[in-house]
Amino acid sequence: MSHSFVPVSLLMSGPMMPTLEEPLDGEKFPCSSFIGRPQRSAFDAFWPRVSETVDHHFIEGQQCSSSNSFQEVPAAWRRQPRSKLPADASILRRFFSRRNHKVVDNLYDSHHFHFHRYSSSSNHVEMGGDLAQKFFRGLPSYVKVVEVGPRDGLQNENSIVPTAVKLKLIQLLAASGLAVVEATSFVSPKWVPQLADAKDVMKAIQNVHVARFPVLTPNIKGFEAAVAAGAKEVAVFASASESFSMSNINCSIADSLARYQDVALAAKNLAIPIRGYVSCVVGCPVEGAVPPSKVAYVAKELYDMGCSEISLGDTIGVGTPGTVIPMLEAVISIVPVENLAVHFHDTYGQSLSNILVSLQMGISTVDSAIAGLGGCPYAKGASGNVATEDVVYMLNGLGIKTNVDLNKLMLAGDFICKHLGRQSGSKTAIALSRITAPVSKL
Ligand SMILES: CC(C)(COP(=O)([O-])OP(=O)([O-])OC[C@H]1O[C@@H](n2cnc3c(N)ncnc32)[C@H](O)[C@@H]1OP(=O)([O-])[O-])[C@@H](O)C(=O)NCCC(=O)NCCSC(=O)C[C@@](C)(O)CC(=O)[O-]
Repeated sequence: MSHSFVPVSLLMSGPMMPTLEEPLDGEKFPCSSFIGRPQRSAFDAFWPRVSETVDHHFIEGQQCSSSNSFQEVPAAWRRQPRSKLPADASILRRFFSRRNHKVVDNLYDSHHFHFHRYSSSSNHVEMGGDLAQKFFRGLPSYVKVVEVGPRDGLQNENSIVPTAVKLKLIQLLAASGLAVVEATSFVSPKWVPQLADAKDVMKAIQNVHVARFPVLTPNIKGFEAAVAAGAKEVAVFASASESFSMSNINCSIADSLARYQDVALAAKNLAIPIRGYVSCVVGCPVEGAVPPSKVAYVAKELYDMGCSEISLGDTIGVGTPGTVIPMLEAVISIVPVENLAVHFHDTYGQSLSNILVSLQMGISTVDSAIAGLGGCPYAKGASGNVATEDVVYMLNGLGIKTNVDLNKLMLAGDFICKHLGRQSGSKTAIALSRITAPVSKL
């Protein structure tokens, strides 16, 4: 299959890209093909039906480049005998100076990895050296991890998870120290039957105060039902792609923003905090690459109507730092960075690198799902959310506080994977379950 790598700068500067001053309307979107909705199944409800052409067109990367420009990269990182360490190793040695210097050699000897216990956690101060300091200076000291597994994860399951299992999962997640666990959605049960028990879930966690439990509300009807069931925080979800908006919530971006105005006003009157999602911030399964200016526009609209946090979702997980950085730059230029969160799906295994660059750009709220739950049945090849265990492991390694106990998180992941009868989607969970060292020491 031939892959054409189109520079993102070209994708972003084409004649179809609207300016920020130019309000978006359907006609201005590139290929804003309307997705018909007749006779949709439950899954069709929130993921567009992707035609054969579209599958190959986007998910397999024919249309969109993952990088700004494509170059053959020298294979400095291939495993090599120590005598052939590239000169760059000295830079790495400085990077991981003092107590971590062994890590550099070990990078070139994967066998070491299996036989030597090592610590994932470090301390910025101890990792001295100018280069290391330069890197770590921009990182936040605390990251709020927003767990979306019970909602974003379970909404994609083929089978309907019993309410009691959801409640146990939520309880285990909250017990791990997660401050925010998105519990469910007050959406149409015809669209998302997996979450039709939203009311029962909310009622059952009424008196749990160790975490906050926001819920998704697509309209005022959902908002009222959520509040009646005891929700104290809600989230609305818009899209930066017209096609995805139609497919997901059956209305245009403009109409969705108008609906969310009503929800935001009602929330304000009740002093209920409201989060806003923007989906397809890098790519859409139908439209392909999504220009950063569109993402910035929708994010700003949500912020202006009162959303205190805007979560930027790479819904189908096609982003790389090459596309995520320009998108974040556009959004950060008009929405305060402290009000932003990132939400990555791990389809191409890029989530952690995308999170890392997001942190470097000043973001300190990260969404993730236990065991990497989630997925996209109608976008071939798309996979779940970045796994919470993997995120916490990386943040521990960077010396960034989360207040999440990885040991306890593992229990939650283990519990839901056993129930679903499959292996965890978290590499960290798989690795840790194979070693005998206590997780707390890692
Ligand atoms: C938005 C609607 C409701 C419009 O659905 P619609 O069919 O266009 O709406 P409608 O107003 O014509 O109503 C149709 C029926 O739904 C009912 N209805 C209407 N609203 C509600 C409600 N709130 N709760 C319960 N029922 C509701 C309404 O009463 C009516 O019932 P009927 O008269 O036929 O018996 C529908 O499209 C929907 O529920 N969509 C939800 C889609 C969804 O949940 N998608 C997944 C979440 S988004 C996501 O995962 C992305 C994210 C956030 O994770 C970030 C990322 O990864 O990028």
